[in-house]
Amino acid sequence: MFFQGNHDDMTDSIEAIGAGFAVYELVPEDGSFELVSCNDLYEDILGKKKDTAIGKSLHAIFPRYISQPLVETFHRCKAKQVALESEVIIEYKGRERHWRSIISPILDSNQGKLRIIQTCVEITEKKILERKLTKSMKRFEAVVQSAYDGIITVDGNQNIKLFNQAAEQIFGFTQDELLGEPLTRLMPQRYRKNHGAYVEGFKESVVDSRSMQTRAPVHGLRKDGSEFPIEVTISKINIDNSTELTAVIRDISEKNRLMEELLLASQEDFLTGLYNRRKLTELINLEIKRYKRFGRPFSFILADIDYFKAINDQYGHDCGDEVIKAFAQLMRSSLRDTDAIGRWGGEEFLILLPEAELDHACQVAEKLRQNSEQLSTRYEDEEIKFTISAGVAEYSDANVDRAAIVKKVDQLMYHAKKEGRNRIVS
Ligand SMILES: Nc1nc2c(ncn2[C@@H]2O[C@H](COP(=O)(O)OP(=O)(O)OP(=O)(O)O)[C@@H](O)[C@H]2O)c(=O)[nH]1
Repeated sequence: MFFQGNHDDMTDSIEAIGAGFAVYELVPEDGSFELVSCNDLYEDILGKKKDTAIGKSLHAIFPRYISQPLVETFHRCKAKQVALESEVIIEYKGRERHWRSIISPILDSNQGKLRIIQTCVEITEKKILERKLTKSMKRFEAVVQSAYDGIITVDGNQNIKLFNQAAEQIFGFTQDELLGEPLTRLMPQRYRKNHGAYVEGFKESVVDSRSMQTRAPVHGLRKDGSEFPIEVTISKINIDNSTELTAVIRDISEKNRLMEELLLASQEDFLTGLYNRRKLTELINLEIKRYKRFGRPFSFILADIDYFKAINDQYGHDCGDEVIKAFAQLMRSSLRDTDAIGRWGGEEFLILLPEAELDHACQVAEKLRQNSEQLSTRYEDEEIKFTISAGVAEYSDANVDRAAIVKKVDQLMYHAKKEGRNRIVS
């Protein structure tokens, strides 16, 4: 409760208050409010010396855009006899200053005059910070919402509190369906049991962010119940003594599909669709390992088209390609599914015959030679005939390495060439 006094009585006490302080008095004749008294800090609000304002009405002291709402609030305060709080924004030479204004009616027992006491605290800095915060919040939201990756934040109880648009697309849930729900809803059943322990481990760890698929592939669970491979990076921040976790999630189904395609492509010879040299090398290594373990010999055939350069020279390179493809097809149809056929070089083909001894491999090579001799390839109006020469070798000595056995079969093939071509040498 405040008691009325004159300006001098109040000056000492109100100067000590760390806020702008003023007393206004209602002028009953015209309903205006006149400044009776104020402290020095109130001069900041007035924007002028208090002596020039005391005795003047709100409309005379402030521009209309400030005085009008103030007069209205003062009247409300008077009518309701309660304290009212409002924000006053005043522009001083192009710079906005913000004040929190609290007005209270003064109970008047003496002269029937109605007075209003106003306390003002400057909140400009707070406002600037608030605006900066709002701006950075908006920026943060825009980044989160427009991100290509799914972003999900969970609180200390592992309940979802942020679920961006990309996450909606990835998982097929809307944000509204998931806010407040446990994160485990987005995980296949098998991960759920260990999830708590994983999270606790991460909270305790010294790192603030980590990728989750360092040990094993990770999968997400869509709303329709389907699983899909994901890449996940999680990070943590401590807010109010609780650890919030944020996961950045990328759907890698498409990436995995492309990788499989690439892998397949890198095993295949572009022209013939047979295995390429890299894949053949891998398969030979595997067979050598098998031999070392189970002792089962296997064999190789290295077949080369005879006088192939002449075919190219006479009919052109495209024709040569057709002959290569025709021979590839012939091998496919002449050999077992378990045999591995690949292009070792230009017109050189290597056939790996698992569990085949030399005799059997020689029979296969001979059949191939005869079939090649029988084959005629049609190119434009020409019938192209060709023969092959081949070396055949068996792998049955664990001390021989891959390079040595390949060299051996290569030498045998050259013997076949030297001895007149269109023949098999073992
Ligand atoms: N059309 C075509 N030609 C190829 C391809 N790869 C290699 N060649 C050619 O095959 C020819 C091989 O020639 P040579 O190594 O002299 O062997 P060759 O003419 O078959 O003679 P011999 O092997 O001794 O019977 C070269 O002219 C290469 O340019 C290919 O993918 N397509």
